[in-house]
Amino acid sequence: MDILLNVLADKRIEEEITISGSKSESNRLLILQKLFPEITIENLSDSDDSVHMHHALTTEDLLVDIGHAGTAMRFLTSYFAVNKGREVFLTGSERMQNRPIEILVNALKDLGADITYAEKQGYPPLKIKGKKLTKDKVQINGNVSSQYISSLLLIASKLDNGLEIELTGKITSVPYIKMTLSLLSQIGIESSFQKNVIKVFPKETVKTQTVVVESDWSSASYFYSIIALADLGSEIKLSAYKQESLQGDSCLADIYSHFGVTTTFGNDFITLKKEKNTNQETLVRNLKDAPDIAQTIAVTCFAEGIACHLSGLHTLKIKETDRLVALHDELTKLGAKVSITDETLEVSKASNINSNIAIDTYNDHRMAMAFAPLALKVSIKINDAEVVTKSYQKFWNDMEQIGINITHL
Ligand SMILES: O=C(O)C1=C[C@@H](OP(=O)(O)O)[C@@H](O)[C@H](O)C1
Ligand SMILES: C=C(OP(=O)(O)O)C(=O)O
Repeated sequence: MDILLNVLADKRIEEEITISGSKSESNRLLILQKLFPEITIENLSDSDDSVHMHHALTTEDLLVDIGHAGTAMRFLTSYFAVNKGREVFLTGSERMQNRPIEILVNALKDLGADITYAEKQGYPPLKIKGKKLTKDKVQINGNVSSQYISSLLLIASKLDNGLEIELTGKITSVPYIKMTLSLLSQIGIESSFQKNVIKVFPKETVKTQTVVVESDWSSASYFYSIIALADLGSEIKLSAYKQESLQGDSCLADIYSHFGVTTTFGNDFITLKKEKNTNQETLVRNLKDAPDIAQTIAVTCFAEGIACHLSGLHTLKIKETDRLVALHDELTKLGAKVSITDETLEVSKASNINSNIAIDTYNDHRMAMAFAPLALKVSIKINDAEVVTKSYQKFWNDMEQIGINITHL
């Protein structure tokens, strides 16, 4: 589905949008609920990734295909490794078969797991024979993906002695590790995280309880971008959010103050308002704690005619696509001057945006969503726009609701 986006009326926006639950929190809680059936989940994400996770946890088939869902692939690897007596063939999309998993598989094998590569060494698909793991200490590199660590943490309390994990290297995407530990704590599982050592204590059962998922902050980033590009006075109310978030992407509130966007916290919502013009200084930011909002921020800067220097982006190369290359290529088509390394992205100050450019999305939901706000400045085409459902089912409906006109090509 290729679409053309433009804004016909004025660019002053006043809307209310409800966003589905965080996919990161949801996919952790789905695993935890399987291990601890005492848990009930509210405001679960309706994303494709959470649907894949739910299906994988309920099917009895040998073949489990999780599509493009990184969290599902990584979290399920540990889950099935300890699911005694069960055998699975765990696979995903073509891209997933090129997203590395060896660091996690090696850690699980060190703990005694029975996992083999069905095709390419170090990558899915995996053949997993579930068994009881008896060791309780493991070392793992923390510099490639925090999902490997969260994966171990989620099953840790079900091992007889719990688990001690020693992290080596510089730890990346730390807020996601903290999110996992906070959710464990919330349901009653004890842990500690000191220097580079995480300990999770064993737990057989937890109290009967309901856990409410906060809405997805990464999804909120596209509205931050829209308000940054909209006329002064524009505002959007987004539900359901809270000030004390488990999601690292809530740093958006701080980052978007550079674009004159204020965030006001209500009872279970936030209001974003364009109160000032964008600060013309270069936006300089290390995003190692919030990699998923890099694309949104780069596009906002370009659209607002300011330069940006983003660093801490080494994990972007192994996400749904190589996001550094994808950003470089698509922003360049729009007239931007972009330079990338393996962990940085610089966009120069621009005075013109080419219109009617077709943005390629490379099976990456965030490519489609990050470029959509540009419609407030120029007509723009988005190729394969349906990719958004990986994390945000009703994204295009919500775009129409705030006044973006969509034509199917
Ligand atoms: O644990 C999680 O829910 C996630 C961790 C991050 O991945 P990395 O740790 O691989 O950077 C993030 O990019 C991904 O969208 C979700
Ligand atoms: C990187 C992402 O997801 P995952 O790694 O879980 O596929 C994302 O949602 O931006």
